[in-house]
Amino acid sequence: MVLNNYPFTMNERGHLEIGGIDTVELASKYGTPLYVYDVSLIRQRCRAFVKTFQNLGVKAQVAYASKAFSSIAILQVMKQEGLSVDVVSEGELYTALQAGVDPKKIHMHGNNKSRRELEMAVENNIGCIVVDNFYEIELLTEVLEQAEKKIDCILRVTPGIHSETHQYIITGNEDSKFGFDLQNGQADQAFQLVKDHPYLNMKGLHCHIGSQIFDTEGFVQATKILFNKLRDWNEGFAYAPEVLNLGGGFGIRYTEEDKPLPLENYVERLVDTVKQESDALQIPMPEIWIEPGRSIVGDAGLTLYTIGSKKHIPGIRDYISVDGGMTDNIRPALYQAKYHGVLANRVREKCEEIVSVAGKCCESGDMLIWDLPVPNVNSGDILAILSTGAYGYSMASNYNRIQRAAVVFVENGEDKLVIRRESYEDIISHDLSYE
Ligand SMILES: Cc1ncc(COP(=O)(O)O)c(C=O)c1O
Ligand SMILES: N[C@@H](CCCC[NH3+])C(=O)O
Repeated sequence: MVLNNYPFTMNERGHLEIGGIDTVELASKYGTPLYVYDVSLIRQRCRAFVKTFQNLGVKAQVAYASKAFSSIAILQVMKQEGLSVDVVSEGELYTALQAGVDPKKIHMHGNNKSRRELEMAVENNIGCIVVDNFYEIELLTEVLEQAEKKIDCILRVTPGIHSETHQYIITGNEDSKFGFDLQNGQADQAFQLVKDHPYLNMKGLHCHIGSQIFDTEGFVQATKILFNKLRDWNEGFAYAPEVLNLGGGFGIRYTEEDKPLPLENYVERLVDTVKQESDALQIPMPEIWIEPGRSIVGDAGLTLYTIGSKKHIPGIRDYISVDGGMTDNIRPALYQAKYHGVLANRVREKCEEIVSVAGKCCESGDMLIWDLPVPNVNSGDILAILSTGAYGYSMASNYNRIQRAAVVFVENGEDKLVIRRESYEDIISHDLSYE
């Protein structure tokens, strides 16, 4: 049986399955909390993007936004699928290089790249720097002059789009810490600096309007706004970009209320718009780059927890507590993000009560789900929270000195541990004595 609208199934024992593997068995084999990913679904998502560009005959790069979930194993999957990788820090760059990603297929982001980060990017000859601000241009040119190397740059600009999403995950509006403003002259100034510098190749423009976006209109608007600026630069300097990077942000289903579009739709609209706009400007169609993170790994992952204590407050609510929480999924506390959950060991049973799912941290805000319908829940039941594949592990913390959970991949009927659970030795491994 397929679980309504989610890419998971139920087996004859009434247990939740992911990629054909019984989640209750995974919980007992690896312990909980446990992140589990269906790798074949991740591959399908990668291919949906890549194939659509190919079918439309458009030159493109699909760069996985590794901030969504960075680890050696996942980046090896991206490499196998022919994706590029977007990194935003030395740590993400290091992980991508260690995973064997071709440096030419790495793009580096960041609103405060350090000299060391830029040096590492230049030393490793990565494919492209997404230039974010004037300070960075100064640092980068110093690093390049010293190394006597040239690098491809794309300028990150803010198109002034107000996307319909949580305030903390909007990134494309004017009042943003990211990128150069297109309206106030800063983007023009940055363009001149990059275009005129012998070690910088002004390869194109980048924008990212926000995250968890469910329609294509914002992307179309943003693209048109970029082309307005490109018109000025084309008329003034005969400039035509080699690349337009239109970011990520494609929405996924967390709860039944979310209505994600097929990924192909975003690509088709983007390609259409870029084609029309470049024809109108009479420039060759640039390559289109995109940077999906969540839409590649988000709904392919779930988290398994063991239910512990229960608290009934007459006339108010029932709480159940799990053995993880904001340490493995900060999104509900940070963005009031909503999730759906099911009892993995009792999927077939009718829901008879409404409970709120609390994490185990010493924090009232450590709640994972409010008002979740479940069967009569018992301590020891396994709760699966769905669509936790993006920004779960990558935003995990050791608050309350809780160990980071393990990560398991399933594919072709097999499960494999790809990140081991932290030990208490790991947790104190950086502590030094003061005796
Ligand atoms: C510049 C940039 N690119 C790509 C992404 C990936 O976004 P998402 O995971 O929503 O696809 C983000 C995060 O929002 C971002 O800031
Ligand atoms: N971490 C965010 C999205 C990333 C925003 C990056 N610009 C989330 O969980 O939704």
